[in-house]
Amino acid sequence: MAAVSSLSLVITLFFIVSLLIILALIVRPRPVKIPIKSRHVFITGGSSGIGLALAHLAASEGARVSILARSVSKLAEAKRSIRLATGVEVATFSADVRDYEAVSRAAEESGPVDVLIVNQGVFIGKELEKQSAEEVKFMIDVNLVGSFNVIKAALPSMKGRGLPASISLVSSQAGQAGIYGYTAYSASKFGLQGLAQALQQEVISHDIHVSLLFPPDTDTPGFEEEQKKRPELTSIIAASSGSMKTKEVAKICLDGIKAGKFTVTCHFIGYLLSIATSGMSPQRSFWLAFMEVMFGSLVRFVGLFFQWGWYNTIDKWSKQNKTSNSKLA
Ligand SMILES: NC(=O)C1=CN([C@@H]2O[C@H](COP(=O)(O)OP(=O)(O)OC[C@H]3O[C@@H](n4cnc5c(N)ncnc54)[C@H](OP(=O)(O)O)[C@@H]3O)[C@@H](O)[C@H]2O)C=CC1
Ligand SMILES: CCCCCCCCCCCCCCCC(=O)[C@@H](N)CO
Repeated sequence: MAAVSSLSLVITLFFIVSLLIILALIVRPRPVKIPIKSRHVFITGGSSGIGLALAHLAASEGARVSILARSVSKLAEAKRSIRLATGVEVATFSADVRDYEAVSRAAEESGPVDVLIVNQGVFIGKELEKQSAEEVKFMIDVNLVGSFNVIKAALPSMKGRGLPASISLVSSQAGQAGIYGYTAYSASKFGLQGLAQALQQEVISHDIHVSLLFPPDTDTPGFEEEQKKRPELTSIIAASSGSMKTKEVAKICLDGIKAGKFTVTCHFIGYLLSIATSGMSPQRSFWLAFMEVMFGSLVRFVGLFFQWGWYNTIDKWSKQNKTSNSKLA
């Protein structure tokens, strides 16, 4: 009996070690580190929220920082706050990411970019039926098409920088799972996944490394505005992964970028969600690849429980609303 169980232990260990070795040999692209100090970090949407916190951090770590957004006054205020906190003068560029010419001019003026953080984003949570066609187009244009514009404008300057360069995109957990009230927002963020996966293959030979960042609800000025208006069901479902502080999210994002991770998650639920949605995304870490291979189906099982909870809530809500509507009638 003892011989059988020690044999099965040896076989299991052999299996695990072989799998780890195979994964360490095959994971691509290979692991990379992205240095930040003394390099040019260009952040879109750098005048508020997560982008502003990223700009503060990058400046305090000795990077040359440029930020781009539309409002000149918010840019000036951001510049002032970063100067006060770190002593660093950041360069500011006022442009709308929907305007390719304007973004190109800004990229050219700012000089060659080492770390591009595409972070601008707009979000108006609403059921599609209540959402105007303009609002849908607005979110797709700023979040998705705008990201193309920014990347196309900066990319030529990012090649041959001597050290590894990075293109990082701030998505959202709503870019990994479709969430009630976020048809257009989720679509714009899911689009970034395709953009990032394809782009990584195109730029790897130029030593440029793509990161996709997936924050949960984060207490930014943009989020405060959003929260006043978004459907209650959106808030309830989003609460499945809690909310985080802007500084905390920015720190995790910058660390993920420096570590050259393709997928950057912010906490444990986010980590589970990344396993559940790993699909065909590149994976540089043999250890994370191991977790995906070993626990993929178990995490899918857990994900189905989340869906069960969400649909139960939606069901309850629609029943409640039907009764209150019929009372009104
Ligand atoms: N806060 C949250 O809960 C979460 C946010 N995210 C994502 O993180 C990113 C940052 O969000 P957050 O910090 O909350 O947002 P904020 O609303 O606080 O800041 C948004 C920034 O983007 C800029 N911006 C907006 N539209 C444009 C545009 N058309 N052209 C150029 N710049 C623009 C804004 O400046 P200006 O208006 O002056 O142009 C501002 O600097 C977004 O991509 C968002 O989708 C992801 C998950 C959760
Ligand atoms: C095993 C699987 C675990 C699954 C858990 C899934 C939890 C998903 C919650 C999604 C939250 C969406 C937050 C959107 C934040 C955002 O982008 C807006 N605030 C706009 O700024």
